[in-house]
Amino acid sequence: MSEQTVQVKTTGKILQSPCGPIIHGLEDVLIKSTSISDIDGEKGILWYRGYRIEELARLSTYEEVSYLILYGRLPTKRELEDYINRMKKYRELHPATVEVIRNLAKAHPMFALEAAVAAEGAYDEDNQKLIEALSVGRYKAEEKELAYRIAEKLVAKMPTIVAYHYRFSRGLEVVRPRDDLGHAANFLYMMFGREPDPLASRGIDLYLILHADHEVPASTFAAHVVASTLSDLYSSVAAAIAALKGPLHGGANEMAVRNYLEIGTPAKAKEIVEAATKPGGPKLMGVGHRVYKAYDPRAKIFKEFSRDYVAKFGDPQNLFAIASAIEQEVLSHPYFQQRKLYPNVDFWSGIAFYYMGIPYEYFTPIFAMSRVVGWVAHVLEYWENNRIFRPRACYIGPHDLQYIPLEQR
Ligand SMILES: CC(=O)SCCNC(=O)CCNC(=O)[C@H](O)C(C)(C)COP(=O)(O)OP(=O)(O)OC[C@H]1O[C@@H](n2cnc3c(N)ncnc32)[C@H](O)[C@@H]1OP(=O)(O)O
Ligand SMILES: O=C([O-])CC(=O)C(=O)O
Repeated sequence: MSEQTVQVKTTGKILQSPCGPIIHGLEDVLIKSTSISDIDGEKGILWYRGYRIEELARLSTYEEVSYLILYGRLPTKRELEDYINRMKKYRELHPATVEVIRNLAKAHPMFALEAAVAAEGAYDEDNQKLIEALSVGRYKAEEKELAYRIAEKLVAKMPTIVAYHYRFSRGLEVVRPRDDLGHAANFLYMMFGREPDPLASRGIDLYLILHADHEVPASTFAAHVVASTLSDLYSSVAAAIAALKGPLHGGANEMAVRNYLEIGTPAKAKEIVEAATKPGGPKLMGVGHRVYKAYDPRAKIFKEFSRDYVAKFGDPQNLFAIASAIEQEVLSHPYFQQRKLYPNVDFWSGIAFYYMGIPYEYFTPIFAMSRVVGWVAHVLEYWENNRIFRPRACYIGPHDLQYIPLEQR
């Protein structure tokens, strides 16, 4: 067997072990080549398929951006129309999935989303065909066509799952998807049963654009790990949802707004920020990033939107004012400056949602509604050159212990 020495350039934390250095949290470890998204963490720049996020946020829609991420280029007018029409056809859920969501009405919606995606996969005939093919190692043109159709279905169905959960959790009847509304507007319509305010629809659309992909964070990596075993796309997405839920990742958007609500006044910002700098103190949610050592470009864009939103609809709970005061403290505090910790995308994202009447438990599910396209695009990219993920751990326990029968212990 040939041995190769691989050097990993990391500025991250290394743990020493008897077997050699451990790159804690896989910081800077490359898992594949990608042409989906790129991040310049030092300068705070994000590209999807070569386009700057600012450009897409200003000029595009989630429908167009999700097509771009999935298919690698911007669609023609005709391609976009066909894509949108297919998505509208796929919005409905299998009746068994609706029952799963109903049964989890009292659970946090991220649990329901995870279970509903798995359920939808169990009932999708295309998925069964793909599973059969993958089980004999076949992934050719026909299977790729199935995989892309499943990817589109996943993107189309996520808002229906989230909105249905909201309706069931409030004891309301579901509102069926409406074909004449776009992805973002239809989502708000299914949540609240009325045509949304155009600024609210724009806010959801903008948020969906900004969250569509981000290279390989924990959730996308989780999707790769599952997909690398040749498990199916729905299961890979369910795993990604599970990873996104944590407060160190997508769950931070919910936690950030809950903190602002708890704080209640901008006057407490200094105290809260100071507490986060103490050893063992609570981390400030929505601050810091593994890759960005500069202001997160998505946070900048959504901050502007939140400012516009509260300018129109007010800031009765002081959420924008509190976040602004915290941001000011963070940016001027040596603790955060030395560690290059800046507000991330989760810092501002929940404020406008909260004022749209969306309960904070639904913030992370909306993140998942957007990121699903990144997850599936990455899995499809990885399947072009699949190899099972199987790292190693350095065993530091004892060996060859003598088994003592139960009655002698
Ligand atoms: C969509 C997203 O997933 S964006 C991220 C959302 N998550 C959050 O907002 C949660 C808060 N932030 C964090 O927990 C972290 O910054 C993460 C998880 C985002 C990144 O974690 P890592 O890259 O592992 O950074 P790490 O935890 O090593 O932090 C480096 C240093 O900054 C400190 N630090 C990092 N984030 C924060 C924070 N939010 N508040 C206070 N201190 C922080 C750490 O304590 C550590 O200090 P030390 O060097 O003195 O030990
Ligand atoms: O890249 C990360 O680690 C987390 C993040 O910002 C995202 O997934 O959008």
